[in-house]
Amino acid sequence: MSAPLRLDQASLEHDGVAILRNISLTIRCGETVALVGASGAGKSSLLELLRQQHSDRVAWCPQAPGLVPMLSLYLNVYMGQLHQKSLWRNLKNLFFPCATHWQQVHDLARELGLLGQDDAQTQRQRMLQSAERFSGGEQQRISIARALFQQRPVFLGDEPVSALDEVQSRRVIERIKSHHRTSVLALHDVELALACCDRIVGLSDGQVVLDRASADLDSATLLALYPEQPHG
Ligand SMILES: Nc1ncnc2c1ncn2[C@@H]1O[C@H](COP(=O)(O)OP(=O)(O)OP(=O)(O)O)[C@@H](O)[C@H]1O
Repeated sequence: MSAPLRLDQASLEHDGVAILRNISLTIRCGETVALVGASGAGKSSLLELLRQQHSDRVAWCPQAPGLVPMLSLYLNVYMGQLHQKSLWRNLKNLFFPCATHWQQVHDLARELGLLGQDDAQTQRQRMLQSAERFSGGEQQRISIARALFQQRPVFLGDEPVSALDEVQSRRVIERIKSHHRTSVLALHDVELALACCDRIVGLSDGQVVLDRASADLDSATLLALYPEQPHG
């Protein structure tokens, strides 16, 4: 991607209610940007705006994996390119996987730790295993593989590693960065955001209230975006 992703005084509303107001934001090529802020602050909505305005340039990884439970790992990842292929190619691929796509999906699945260190036959079985038989964290990684398989310039992830432990989260974000020079990731873990992203955009009540390089921030500053909730 050479052109930046830009939002210029953009707003979003649902059912007549303003969710985001007058957002101006530029995502430059080569940046990994974290969106942080309390639940309901508007992180998913900001990603939605970026998707709406730049739909042909973004690979999308939603908050809920959205897999088809009875379909295999392979087919769930292949779906990332469904819209780029003819109906005939897609139908054929259901029963006779294309060797090139199979290898591409296999490589992504291996990179994301979905195939383990097993022999080729066991790895093949994992590729053909239905999505519902994978753990929650594995299903989230299948969803990431599907977004990577879209092969679009910018990766947009809505809490893409929320079901993973800290070590795995860092590894997976590094894998995302190795495929995409430019990413925007909604993250609820501020330490992870500081460690893995160059720039942090903080949201509160549908507005951008912070936009700085990670190197100039600390976790205490970011945690101030998360007001204490009253108990009971
Ligand atoms: N489809 C919708 N219809 C009505 N209101 C919505 C819709 N989607 C989001 N909202 C509202 O917009 C606000 C921002 O929601 P959003 O999902 O963007 O927040 P978020 O920061 O991503 O939260 P979380 O961390 O919990 O995912 C919330 O008040 C939410 O209730």
